[in-house]
Amino acid sequence: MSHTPLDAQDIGRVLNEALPYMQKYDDEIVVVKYGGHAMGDEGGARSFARDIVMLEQSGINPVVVHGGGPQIGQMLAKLGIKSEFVDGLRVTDKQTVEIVEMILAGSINKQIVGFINAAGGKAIGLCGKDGDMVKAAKVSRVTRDPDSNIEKVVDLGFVGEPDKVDTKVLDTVLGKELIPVLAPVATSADGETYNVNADTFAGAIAGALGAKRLLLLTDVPGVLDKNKNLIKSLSVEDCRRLIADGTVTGGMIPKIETCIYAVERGVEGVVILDGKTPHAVLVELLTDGGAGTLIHA
Ligand SMILES: Nc1ncnc2c1ncn2[C@@H]1O[C@H](COP(=O)(O)OP(=O)(O)O)[C@@H](O)[C@H]1O
Ligand SMILES: CC(=O)N[C@@H](CCC(=O)OP(=O)(O)O)C(=O)O
Repeated sequence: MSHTPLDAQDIGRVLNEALPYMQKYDDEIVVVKYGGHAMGDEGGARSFARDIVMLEQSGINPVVVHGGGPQIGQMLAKLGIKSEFVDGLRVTDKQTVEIVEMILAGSINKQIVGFINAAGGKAIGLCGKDGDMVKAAKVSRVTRDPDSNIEKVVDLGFVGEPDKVDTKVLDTVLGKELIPVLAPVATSADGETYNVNADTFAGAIAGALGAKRLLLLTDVPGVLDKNKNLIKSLSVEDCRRLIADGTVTGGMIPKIETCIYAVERGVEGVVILDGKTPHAVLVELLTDGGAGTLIHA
């Protein structure tokens, strides 16, 4: 990546600008959800990892929750397994959940751990199963046939949502210079493996840990209105309206539901932003130049 040289005074000003933010977030937990669409190429993922190490170095306790929807899709396509989504959730049969676990808790999780370690951090890769961190409850969805208007319950298979979060393993790790990297796979009460949407997982973790901030990194600038303009700030009531009137669809639905959940559980603010913008996390947390959509109480 080429950089335009910066004036020394500008560099000094930017570093100086970070001080009040470092003080604001000192010792606080910030959950960063790194979406599969935000991951992009290896350079982008390494740059993200370095930003996370920088947060840890500046006194913040970052917790990374990652997705990997597109990467799961690619592997399923390679294997000739069809996949469909209902309201942004992947219908997950037994065969699919095995691939989901392999890609999320296996390759993607370990890649992010490796990049954080290469940037000088100490990452610890876990999923919801470890330390019985997240217990999942099975999810089903009601859909309405547009022609007949008849409602039907759709069985999504092994799709879960966090029912209980036990933060014991995270409490052991946080504050000790270790950076947890979490894959959104969990077990149900009877020990089955469940696929959890990464936004929903991140919201549950942020709520249970009492995080100060939750950042959802995706591939769009934030929440867009019907004219595709960025909405800079949303209250919980605005969020409900955007889902009800159809402004928000597909993968943005679990994101917005997560924002509502997290804010109602005391997370001060959730930001949906474009994770492909270089250093999106640092700019959002440590400078005056916040980007994306802020969802607040
Ligand atoms: N109102 C909206 N504003 C922005 N994006 C929206 C909106 N409604 C639907 N979307 C879709 O949601 C997508 C983001 O969700 P998703 O693809 O699941 O991302 P990720 O992999 O980062 O979790 C966007 O790329 C866009 O296609
Ligand atoms: C139930 C469900 O839909 N699970 C998601 C989990 C990964 C995810 O959420 O990844 P992104 O953040 O990249 O979208 C899936 O199977 O794609």
